[in-house]
Amino acid sequence: HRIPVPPGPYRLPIIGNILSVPKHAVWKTYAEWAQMENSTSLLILHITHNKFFGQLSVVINTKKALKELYEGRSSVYADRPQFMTHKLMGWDFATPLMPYSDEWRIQRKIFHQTLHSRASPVHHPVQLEKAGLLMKSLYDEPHEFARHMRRYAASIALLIAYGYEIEPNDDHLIRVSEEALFILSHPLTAGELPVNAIPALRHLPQWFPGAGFKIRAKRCMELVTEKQNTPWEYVKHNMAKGTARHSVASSQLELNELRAGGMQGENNIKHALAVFFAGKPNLLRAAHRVLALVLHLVVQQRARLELDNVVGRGRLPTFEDRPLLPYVTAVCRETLRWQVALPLSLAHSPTRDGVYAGMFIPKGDVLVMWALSINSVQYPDPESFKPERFLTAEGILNKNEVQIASGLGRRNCVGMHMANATIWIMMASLLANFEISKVKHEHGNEIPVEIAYTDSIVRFIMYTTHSGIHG
Ligand code: HEM
Repeated sequence: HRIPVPPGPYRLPIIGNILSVPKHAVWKTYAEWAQMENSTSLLILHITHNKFFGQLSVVINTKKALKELYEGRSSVYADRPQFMTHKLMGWDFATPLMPYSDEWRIQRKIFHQTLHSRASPVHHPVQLEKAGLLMKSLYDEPHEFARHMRRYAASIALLIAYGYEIEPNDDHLIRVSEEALFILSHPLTAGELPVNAIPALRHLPQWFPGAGFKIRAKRCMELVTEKQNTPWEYVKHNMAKGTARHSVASSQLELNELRAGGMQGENNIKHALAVFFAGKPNLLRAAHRVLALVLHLVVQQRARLELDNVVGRGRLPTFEDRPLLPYVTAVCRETLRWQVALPLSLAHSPTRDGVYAGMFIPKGDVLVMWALSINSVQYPDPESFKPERFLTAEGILNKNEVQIASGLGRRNCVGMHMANATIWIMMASLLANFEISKVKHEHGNEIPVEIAYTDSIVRFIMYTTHSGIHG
């Protein structure tokens, strides 16, 4: 009782300080609060404290604190808070949302075996091939850039995970997967919060006032099941026929047979792969990167100059060029930071009471997150798009690898090497081939690009219909 909890806005009885938490771009407000309270010494904010109206949330606001808690005390901070809504939506199998458990360890190992830093270059040929196809599609249909970008990321994930080639036009699986992630990452409504506090409320009929979330949850469950089963059955069917392409699924299934892992082993592979494909294409969604480019012509020019010097005009960039293209890599890092896909990352939950910097952090359903990508101490003038942040004065890449975008400690992102390579080759190819500019009216005036983001945990870009980008 004598140790203070982290400071935060004034808390009312019962509802805590939920009224101070804005409906939109909540991470921006967290970052502002931290600055008001002097973020260099103050590290954590206590946001709400009532399970009914939102959990107790602690926001880590410096990289030092993040490292000390997530890496230094990694065994305490490796758990995730559990929500009944995830279960009802069918997402509770997913590695990123699982409790810190034996099942999580098995799934994490499956990811690690195929995606760790030395294993990840095995996938470069697929990434290179798909980047080449993307360039061709953009050349043929530049106005369809958003669709082509989305297909690019999904085609890589599906080919690597299942040896599955997506349909030439609109692939049903991509739509299923995107909708399932959209529902999951949408903010909880007032009706949904109580079911996390009192799980028995899940038995209420869906017509009951406040129980409407059950309709959304049921729809999500159907999508998640389809997303898991369809590509899985495709691999199993092709393996039985002896026509399966080499993929993570086929090699893991072979390993499972050798180890006599049985159905349980198969289920673990199936679940891990569903995450591989599920959310990740969305995180990779390249529309963020195009947005950055269209709004920053000077960045495009500088990158093109570097590419012209290193790659020339006669071929497409390859991964061998990567060490010689630091500015292009800096552009990729800045796109990860500037419009971060998971601004508050995924929540962690401490398994033990603890004290940090003289402040008490209780164990249990506490959400520990961070809002660091727009922290002005770490990234001065955070709203500006400046790839130079990641370069030394000599133009060499500095050591800041935007770890904040992928997390630290035992629950950090296992797909980051693959994600970085997918983004890098797309960005280098795009910059080498295209000048990306705004579409013009018939009278020659540029049409402004109006873009909004959803306020979900994973941010989705929404384009207005009259916007356009011309390649
Ligand atoms: C730009 C792309 C990506 C970003 C920004 C990103 C970001 C993140 C973040 C912030 C976390 C949570 C870290 C934490 O809790 O400390 C995470 C976890 C995870 N990511 Fe990624 N990710 C990306 C791509 C991928 C890809 C391509 C894959 C797989 C193919 C992947 C697989 C995972 C998994 C399995 C976890 C859960 C780890 C765990 O809970 O043990 N990610 N990612």
